[in-house]
Amino acid sequence: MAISYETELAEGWNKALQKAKKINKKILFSEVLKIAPIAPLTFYHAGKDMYSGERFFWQDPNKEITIAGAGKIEKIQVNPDSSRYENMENEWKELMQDGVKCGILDIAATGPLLFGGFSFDPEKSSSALWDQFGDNLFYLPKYMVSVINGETYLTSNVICSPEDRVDLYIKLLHERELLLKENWETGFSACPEITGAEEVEAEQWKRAVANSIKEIKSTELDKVVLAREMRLTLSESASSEVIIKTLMEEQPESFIFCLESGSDCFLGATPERLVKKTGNEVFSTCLAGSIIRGKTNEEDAQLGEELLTDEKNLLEHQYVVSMIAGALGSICDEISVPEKPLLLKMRHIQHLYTPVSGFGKKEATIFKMIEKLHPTPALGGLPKDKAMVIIRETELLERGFYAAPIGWTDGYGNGEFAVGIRSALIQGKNASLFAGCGIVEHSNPESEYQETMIKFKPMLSALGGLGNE
Ligand SMILES: C=C(O[C@@H]1C=C(C(=O)O)C=C[C@H]1O)C(=O)O
Ligand SMILES: [Mg+2]
Repeated sequence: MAISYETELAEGWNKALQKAKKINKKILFSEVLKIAPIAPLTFYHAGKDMYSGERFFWQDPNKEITIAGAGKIEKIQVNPDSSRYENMENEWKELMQDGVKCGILDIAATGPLLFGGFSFDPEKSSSALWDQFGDNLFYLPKYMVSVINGETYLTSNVICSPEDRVDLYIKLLHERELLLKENWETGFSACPEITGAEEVEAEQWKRAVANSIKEIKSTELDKVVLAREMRLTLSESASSEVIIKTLMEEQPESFIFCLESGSDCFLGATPERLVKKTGNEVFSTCLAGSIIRGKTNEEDAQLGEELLTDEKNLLEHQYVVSMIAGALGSICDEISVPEKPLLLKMRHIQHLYTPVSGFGKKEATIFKMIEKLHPTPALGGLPKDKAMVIIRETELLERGFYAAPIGWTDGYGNGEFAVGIRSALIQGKNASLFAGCGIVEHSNPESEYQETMIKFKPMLSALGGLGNE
């Protein structure tokens, strides 16, 4: 595809170079174009040769925003401590300071954008499993395709140095033309086979659940979410684009996310929004309480009805609603919380679901909201600090980015973060799948174990491990 608007780009680029020279400092130059439709996944795939290890992908369940990034011009990682959200926000502001933009402005999820995530718990010492990700990791992409309400945009970002020359601009034009030329259908390959599956210490996990139930009965602990890992071996290295494609087909009600880092890739299909900010409108999702899908419509409706009236699941859910309502209430002027949960149904599972919305106060940035919300009792527990200690001490896995905020924020202050559940860390021929459950007073270790089995299914299926289930 030929790129038009070259004159505008050249003018914008010149303006940025002049500014960089004038203030004698590197600055960010960003251009946004409206382009002919290209599927973001095709674009993601096109970046494989040049930008493997530094790509990302995102799609929300309403398909309002799909983004794919290829190449990074900046990678931001801050210290793993309780100030990590604030520090990340400050780094982001600094990066955008004095920046020059050209082309189309004011469209959410276009222009300079940060994509990435935080680990579940900055206090958990990190093992080798997550060493490519660290405690937090965000990219400012070099090239990004965003499909926003059906319109396709291409963002190109460059850091301009006072000493740069115009040849760089020619290189940029050439590179992005290559990325947009891609026709992926021809290069489609199937998923490798699963040759081994190991449930890491399943019996010990059940014992930990039993211990937590006792603790809930005898102390002020109300809820704790305990997770476990399934380790798969694959016949060949899995390619993230094929997994993403399958997740998009099989899990259309979920957020599809993928973040590459070096040779590793964290991806999944999560139904759980942590927070979305559009202007000053704020949305969050309370999701907790689970049951399987029925084989017939009738059985499915019956199971849904059972979930909506089951006291154990309603309590598990209510803890999340109270906490999220409180946290958002402290940073929003008005919030609206439905009285009763609804059902959210995915291919393998149905959940209790309460959407919460509000209007953020002026100072409530998306990073502040993440800080207030994470971890909700859907992934941590209640009271939060006590649950975190139990998770840290008893879980046999390192959660890393699992169950933690993953998403994007743009230069206009919009953004959306989901929690990275129904997810896997892919490392060449190895994949670690994660699943957890909210443990409350009336939990039963065996049924919670079965619940984690269902929660492994979206990723197992995307990796070809479930047949047609
Ligand atoms: C922790 C997970 O899911 C969470 C736990 C749920 C539950 O216990 O009912 C439901 C939705 C999620 O908030 C997971 O999928 O790994
Ligand atoms: Mg549950």
